[in-house]
Amino acid sequence: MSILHAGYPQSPIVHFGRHHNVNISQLDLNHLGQVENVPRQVNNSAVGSGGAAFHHLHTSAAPRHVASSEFYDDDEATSPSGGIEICAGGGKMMANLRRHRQREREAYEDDSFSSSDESSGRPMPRYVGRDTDHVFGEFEMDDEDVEMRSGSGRRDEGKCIYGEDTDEDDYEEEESVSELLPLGGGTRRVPRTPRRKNSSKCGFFDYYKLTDEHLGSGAYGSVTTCKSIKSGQEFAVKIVDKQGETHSRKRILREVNIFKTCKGHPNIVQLLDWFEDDTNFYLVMEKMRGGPLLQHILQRGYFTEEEARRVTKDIASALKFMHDRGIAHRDVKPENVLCTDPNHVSPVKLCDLDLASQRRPQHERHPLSQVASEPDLASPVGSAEFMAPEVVDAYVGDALKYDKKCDTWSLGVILYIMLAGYAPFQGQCDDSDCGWSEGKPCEDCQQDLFHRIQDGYYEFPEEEWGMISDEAKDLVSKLLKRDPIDRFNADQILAHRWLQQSAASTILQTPSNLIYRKDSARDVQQMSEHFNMMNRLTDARLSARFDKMTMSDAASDLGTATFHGDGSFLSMGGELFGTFPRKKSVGIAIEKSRSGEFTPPISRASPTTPPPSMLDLSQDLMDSPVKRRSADDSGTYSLFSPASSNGDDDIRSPPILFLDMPSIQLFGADSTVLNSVQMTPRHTTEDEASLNSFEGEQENPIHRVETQVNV
Ligand SMILES: Nc1ncnc2c1ncn2[C@@H]1O[C@H](COP(=O)(O)OP(=O)(O)OP(=O)(O)O)[C@@H](O)[C@H]1O
Repeated sequence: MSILHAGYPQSPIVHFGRHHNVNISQLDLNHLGQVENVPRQVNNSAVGSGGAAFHHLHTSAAPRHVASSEFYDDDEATSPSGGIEICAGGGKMMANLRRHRQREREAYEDDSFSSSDESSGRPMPRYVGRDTDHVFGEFEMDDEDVEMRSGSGRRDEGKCIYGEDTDEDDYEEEESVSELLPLGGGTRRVPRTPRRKNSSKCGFFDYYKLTDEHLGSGAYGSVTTCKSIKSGQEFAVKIVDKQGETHSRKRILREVNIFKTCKGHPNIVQLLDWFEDDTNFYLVMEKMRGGPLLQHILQRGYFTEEEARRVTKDIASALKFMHDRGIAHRDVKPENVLCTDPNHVSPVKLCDLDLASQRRPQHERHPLSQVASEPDLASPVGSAEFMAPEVVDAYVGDALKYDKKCDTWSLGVILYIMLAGYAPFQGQCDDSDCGWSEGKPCEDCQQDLFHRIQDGYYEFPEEEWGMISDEAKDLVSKLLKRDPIDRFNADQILAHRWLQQSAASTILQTPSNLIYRKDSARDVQQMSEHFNMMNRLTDARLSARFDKMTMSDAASDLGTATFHGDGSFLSMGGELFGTFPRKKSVGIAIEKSRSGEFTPPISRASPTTPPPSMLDLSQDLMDSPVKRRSADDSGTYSLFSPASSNGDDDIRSPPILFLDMPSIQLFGADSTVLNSVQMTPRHTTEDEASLNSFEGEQENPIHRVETQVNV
């Protein structure tokens, strides 16, 4: 047996607790997650005496705004574990938040999660609720960044009146939150019961107006110029449509969090503000007026080795900064390198931190973190052309984790392209009309590309490289090392002799090659964009289904999820999601996973890779009681489900998926069904003990399903 097939339909739904939505009309970046770290003495009094749930603050860097969070949920209930009780006025909600975060920290620190209740052998999930608080919890507050707007409940522009519809009866005096929020001492009045209301009244449009200058778009949203209403200053705003399939609060929060960590670095685009309303997220950033790197080079039509050196130094400096903080960017590519000035290629800054991953120290890592909360560096993400060999390895099931050096590989690819005008590794199939170079998907080209990356073979053709200094070529070769151990890290790059002093002012052929070569990096750029887009859409669509579906939905919508034994394709609900780049890859991944050698990656890089849900699924199967059972191990097993992860499409709790599978089919290498495991959920109960262990939190009950497994 080499592969698993999981079927979803025709089982009763297991209710995973109430879902919680948090509506944050505005969140100040410095405000996020600072709630536990802010000193009492910060002088502020922005909240009106009426007890409004809004606060003002700003920093010297940019307009800062009120952060308000108003809870509502579909079931008229709110849950501290379900959301972000950051700025809603304090008191009870903040206390809930603290309790929740404390629980969450404990859950992360407690290794017992997956190891289970020893007496029963049952998995005992300790992580419940959403990951957003955890994300917020990463923030640190700089006191000097916090400056109060004055006024009693009114925004200084006078447009937004905080607490205008507050009702005294709805509030109660609570503990001081001055220790929690940088918003003034004294007692806050907080909503006794969070109410549904439109929280967009102090939204993005109260502070900015959009212009019609479109700056770019990605898989998640479009980036447009906006202007501060107050100062007229221009910024870039990434608008992510919440209605779209790509919406994920968790991802946005993670990106915001990484931005925050990278605050102040001159070569990383700075996030200045962010908002959420009923329809969109708004990430307000400094505007990079010089545009994406290759576009800039193309438009100028002129590029020198010295300029390439400066750009390289800027990127390396950004990477060093991130890597030193345990963050890998994971999507370093020319479109994510933006030029500050329209007239000069450097300085450049890295943008698009939404794939960045911050690795926790080992002792803080939770066993489920890879599947349930934050992505790990073992999750291959990024654009195909810029993937390091070890990423490709992980992608096709051949290798273990990769680390931050995937970024320095990508920098090597960018450097190569900057110097030559084409990419070092290119995929090519026999069909010249396959459309790959125009950005269309081509399985064979992609396979070829992956093979080339894995082989690590590239050349310095004399025509373009003859004029380039040996030092520059040497740095390229130090970066395009197949083995990450041999590859330069950011420190080594910065210390390399090519970066230590001015390079030659040799005029490079890069602009003309970018324009004229059929397989140019320009095409590569389009192609990688396409793949990224496709894959993220696929991810989001799948994940959204998992998040929102009921079992009856699953029966009608999901149909069958299929892993074919030869790794040739998988599908859900009759939709083809792509082919694996290599035969047997999934089978290999699962086999290695069984033996503990390999964790199936969460893959987001290409439509030709299993969507993460599916790979998580395989992980789930590996972790499930069933996998540890041999064919004659029919019996009843108890599975526990943590609460649903409504809205956060990166959270996938194995038992949920597992419970949703009434049958598992085991495939042979030729895709024939070897065996079929029937799983029949017998009944669902709330597990009181588990509930109690979560301090009586009622909104996210743990469910237990006793499942009959017949093999
Ligand atoms: N601060 C900025 N200033 C100017 N242009 C920007 C800025 N941020 C992003 N852009 C432009 O918008 C494009 C898309 O932005 P970004 O990569 O952040 O979006 P995304 O949806 O996360 O994209 P991806 O699909 O690559 O993840 C960028 O490639 C760039 O051209």
